[in-house]
Amino acid sequence: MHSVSESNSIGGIKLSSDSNCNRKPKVKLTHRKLVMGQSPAATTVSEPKIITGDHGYVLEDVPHLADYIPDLPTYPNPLQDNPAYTAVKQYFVDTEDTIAQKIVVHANSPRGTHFRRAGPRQKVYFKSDDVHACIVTCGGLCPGLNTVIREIVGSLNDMYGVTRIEGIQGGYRGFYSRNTIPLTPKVVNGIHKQGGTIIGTSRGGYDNKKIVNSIEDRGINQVYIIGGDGTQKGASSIYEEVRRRGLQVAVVGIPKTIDNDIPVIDKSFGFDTAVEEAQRAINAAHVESESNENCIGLVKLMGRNSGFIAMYATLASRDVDCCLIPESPFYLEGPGGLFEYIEKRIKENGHMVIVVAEGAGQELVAESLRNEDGKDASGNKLLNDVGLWLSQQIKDHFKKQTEMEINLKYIDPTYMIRAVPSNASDNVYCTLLAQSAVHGAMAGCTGFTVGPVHGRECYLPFHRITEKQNKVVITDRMWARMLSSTNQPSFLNTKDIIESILDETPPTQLLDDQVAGNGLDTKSESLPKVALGCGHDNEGLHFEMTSTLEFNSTLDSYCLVDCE
Ligand SMILES: Nc1ncnc2c1ncn2[C@@H]1O[C@H](COP(=O)(O)OP(=O)(O)OP(=O)(O)O)[C@@H](O)[C@H]1O
Ligand SMILES: O=P(O)(O)OC[C@H]1O[C@](O)(CO)[C@@H](O)[C@@H]1O
Ligand SMILES: [Mg+2]
Repeated sequence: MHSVSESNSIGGIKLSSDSNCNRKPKVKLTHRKLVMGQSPAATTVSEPKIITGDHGYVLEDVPHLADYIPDLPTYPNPLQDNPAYTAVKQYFVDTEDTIAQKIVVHANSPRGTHFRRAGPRQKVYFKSDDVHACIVTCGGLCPGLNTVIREIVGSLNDMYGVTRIEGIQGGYRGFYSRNTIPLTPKVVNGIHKQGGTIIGTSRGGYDNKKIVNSIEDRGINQVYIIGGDGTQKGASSIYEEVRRRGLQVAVVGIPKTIDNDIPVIDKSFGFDTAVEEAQRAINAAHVESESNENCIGLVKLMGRNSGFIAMYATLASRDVDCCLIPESPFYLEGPGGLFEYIEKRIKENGHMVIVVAEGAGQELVAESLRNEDGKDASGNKLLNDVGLWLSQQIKDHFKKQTEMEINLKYIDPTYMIRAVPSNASDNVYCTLLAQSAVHGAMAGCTGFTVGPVHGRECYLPFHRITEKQNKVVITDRMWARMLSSTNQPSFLNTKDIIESILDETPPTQLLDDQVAGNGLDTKSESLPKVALGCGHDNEGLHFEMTSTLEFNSTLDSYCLVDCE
């Protein structure tokens, strides 16, 4: 646990002065190293900052430059003189403000895990003239990258009067292999209306030592790193190396993923835009399938390990008859399989629309194609094209096994969706992310990423967003809503259900005293009913299956009982 030095309280708990970003100025420093003897042990990963309080209150705080550099001076926040903010009643965030990770609680629930609320602090740890910031974008494209770049530059410049901001070109490798691009408000003015990233991106090329050498050599003291899970892992290691060297450099991550697979935060930027853009492809598939006899419109959407785009695009469209995602295994042949459902749907309606996420059914594809496992430059598994494969399987099946002649139109809009500029709501979201990131860095916070938790911007320690991936929980209500909107078979069997329940943490059952990892309460002998899925019987009547999950202490495992 983090030690408590100067007292300050938060929710009745004593906090260290490091946490409140309000230290008294003592020595003037801009970019300094630790003096000999003060250097922390050269460990690869620093200790998480956990602060506990009454009634099970836990604050998972983010690191601060003052944690490892003593006697850092502070300055009044220049925002206090900014005419735009003078009318705001309480513009600076109260240092006691924290945000609860879980908001569904019971009367006797412990207060649980909290994160530090993002926003401007009264004192800052950088003098505006001394700031030398850089921005880098890594990983795949995502709508909103340019908006985040624009808003970081805007926030640094307009709010804090920072003028030295550079773009690192082409992702992580750009730190040590390319020249930088000066980023001024003029340069970034209209870029939020363009897709892509004006500074370029890449996979691979991560070299921790070379990157930190470049940061040090260039005299950079604020690093804004925009990217997905891989990027944030890299950012975390950059922070560790910066800390090990004792540099006064704030390392800030801004989570980016079109797949929405970053945990803890409400959603990632670009996701709304992707869902909206996916509607155009689904509409096209619907128009094609409606206008042609026995026609199937098949649309492939992105989603390597998480099927959020497919699920939300399906829910939004209402024209989709079947949505296949990585989290929900499916099968083709036999009763309850995809072919049977397609046949039924075509007989009923004369057409159908299928949405498949790129990571769905990968085991099936690999089995039939017997491909070697490939990896991209970042080490991500290369996927087989499930869309093409599924198109072929459907065509073959109907040609060989049935009297029915079908017509299949395959649409792959994946890169088109990723390349568009962000929509209005994502633009606002990107603005909040960028402003929060800048406020955090100016306040001396480091080794953190930003994002909304229950609608409030928070500072999150890197490990909280890199330790697991956000996935669609197929035993959750959202997936059930999706199933009931398409009427597709759930393709589930009891084993899948139990495995999924034990793997995932159903949000409504999430309380802090439960077993880590599966959300099940070992103290409770029985749990509420769980939905096993729904479907249609031979007469077309809708049915739902539920069961009670009980802990069997003899078997030391959970069992489904009273299946209805
Ligand atoms: N574990 C890791 N440690 C350090 N760097 C990493 C790690 N994983 C990935 N990286 C680096 O982060 C960058 C981006 O990683 P990656 O290509 O996996 O994209 P991502 O950030 O996960 O985004 P996307 O959502 O597009 O997959 C690459 O330069 C890669 O080398
Ligand atoms: O072809 P690329 O650029 O490696 O990107 C593809 C991957 O990027 C993502 O869009 C994530 O950024 C995945 O959905 C997809 O699998
Ligand atoms: Mg990734």
